[in-house]
Amino acid sequence: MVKVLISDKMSPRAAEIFRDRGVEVDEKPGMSPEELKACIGEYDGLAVRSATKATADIIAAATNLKVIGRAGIGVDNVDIPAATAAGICVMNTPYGNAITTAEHAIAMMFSLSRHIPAANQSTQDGKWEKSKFMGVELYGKVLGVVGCGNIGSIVADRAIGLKMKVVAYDPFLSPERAVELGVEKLELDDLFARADYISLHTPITESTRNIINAQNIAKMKEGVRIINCARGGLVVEEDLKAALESGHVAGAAVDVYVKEPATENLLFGMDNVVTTPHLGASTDEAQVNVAIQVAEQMSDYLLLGSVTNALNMPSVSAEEAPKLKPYMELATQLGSFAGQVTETGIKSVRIDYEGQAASLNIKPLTSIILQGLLGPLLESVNMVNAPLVAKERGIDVTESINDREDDYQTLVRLCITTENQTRDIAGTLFGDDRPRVVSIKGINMEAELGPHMLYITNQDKPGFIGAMGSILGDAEVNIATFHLGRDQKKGEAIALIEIDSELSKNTMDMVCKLPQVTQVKALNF
Ligand SMILES: NC(=O)c1ccc[n+]([C@@H]2O[C@H](COP(=O)([O-])OP(=O)(O)OC[C@H]3O[C@@H](n4cnc5c(N)ncnc54)[C@H](O)[C@@H]3O)[C@@H](O)[C@H]2O)c1
Ligand SMILES: O=C(O)[C@H](O)COP(=O)(O)O
Repeated sequence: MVKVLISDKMSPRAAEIFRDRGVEVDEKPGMSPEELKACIGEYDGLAVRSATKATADIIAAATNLKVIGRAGIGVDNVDIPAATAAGICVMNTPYGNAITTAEHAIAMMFSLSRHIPAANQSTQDGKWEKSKFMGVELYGKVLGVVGCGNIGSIVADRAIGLKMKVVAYDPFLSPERAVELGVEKLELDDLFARADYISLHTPITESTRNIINAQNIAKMKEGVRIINCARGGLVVEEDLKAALESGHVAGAAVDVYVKEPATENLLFGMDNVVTTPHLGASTDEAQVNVAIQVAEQMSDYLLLGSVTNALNMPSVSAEEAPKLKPYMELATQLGSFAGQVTETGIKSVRIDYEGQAASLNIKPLTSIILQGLLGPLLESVNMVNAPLVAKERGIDVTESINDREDDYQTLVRLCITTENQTRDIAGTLFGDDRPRVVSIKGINMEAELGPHMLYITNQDKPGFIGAMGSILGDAEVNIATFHLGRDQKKGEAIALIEIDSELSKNTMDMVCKLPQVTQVKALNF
């Protein structure tokens, strides 16, 4: 039975869904990294929020793990390159908490403008400090949204509703989308120069890390207010503190920190700072959304092979998965065939999808072909890491699609170029959805591949079939199927023979010594 670990506090809906789908689930929030490392080897799936750090060290111990599901958006707590190299699919739930987080950013903007946390404390302390908490209006102010994706665009929408003027910096925001959202698209420095409020909504990347630093703060308006409900590392906390002290920044609202959990932080205790403990996604609604979504996505992946919201592999929808299934088998067989017969370094791979195959989601099929191809050389290769492994080995992979039906309604052709030669193999699906190999090295045949196959290249001369039959018969090896093809009369021929058991070394030597034979390979599928 497939087994999943939920290692962070998550809505009970996640565990319910796993169980309903027949997935065994353990819930162990709050484990230390050592405890996680000790038990992770038992699990096929790991469901996390932001507290669990799925580091390279943890991933190295996760010998059975197939998927890490993030019930939320940010995956900076997951070492994606390490997961990819280990063949583990990483998925998140990109929309489930977006409204909630946008609402938190708006709430923080109000709190900051009206000193609500401090005023609340003072009032409950019996001080009635009415004049101390003079605020500012949001009406008519300029909000600069940095990162106008799912959350940033909801923040912009809400702010427009509050009659703010919204400007946005996002290199990937198209002018059409900016118009649709009702925001003015600006360059970053222009946004800094014009915004009264700046709200951050980018992921943490090389280009966004430390984006709020002393140099950029100097470009901002005197009295600007900054809201960060995205990621701690976007802000250089020391520089923000200095600007808050000098008054250049009038206030900051901070939900996320460079170091979390932030039980202490240099911004704590400042009058003009409002803080929350990474609460952006913490509403009943958002937590139910992301819990349901992550459990469904992970179960679908583990049980059906469909892939949604993966960050390191192509998506396969639940609708596509059954359609792709027979092609997956064909792709595995073609890749594995080519991998087993290829003896020298592969330089390039070309995959042609023809006829009906051209209309499919080909990315996962290409990944499976590469997995089959590289599998005989590398034990740990799978559908997730196969494209990366190929790239790391300098193998040039190209795909082509052509929806014209030729001899077959649907065809997948794999062409491998090694240091010595170019070899191709093509396969199709017949009405029964069973894969057939229909051509090898341009020689036509029609063969179903079984668990034990002999692939023989020989000269098309009399006596070969009889001699083969005698050798296998004497060795008491039953022949299940025997397929032949040749390029021309007396030319190069190929035999694909399915046998019911493997050949001993001795029998193999006898086959190799047949005068017509140029090459023999025992293949396993
Ligand atoms: N505080 C919380 O609890 C909480 C909750 C949810 C999400 N988040 C964080 O919010 C952030 C945004 O989430 P989202 O769902 O909107 O993501 P998203 O991918 O939909 O949007 C991110 C946007 O940032 C833009 N971007 C990328 N690089 C940029 C750059 N250099 N400058 C400006 N823009 C850039 C992208 O083009 C994209 O439009 C993520 O970091 C996520 O982890 C925090
Ligand atoms: O990226 C996210 O989705 C948020 O940071 C939420 O994090 P959390 O699940 O730990 O609340």
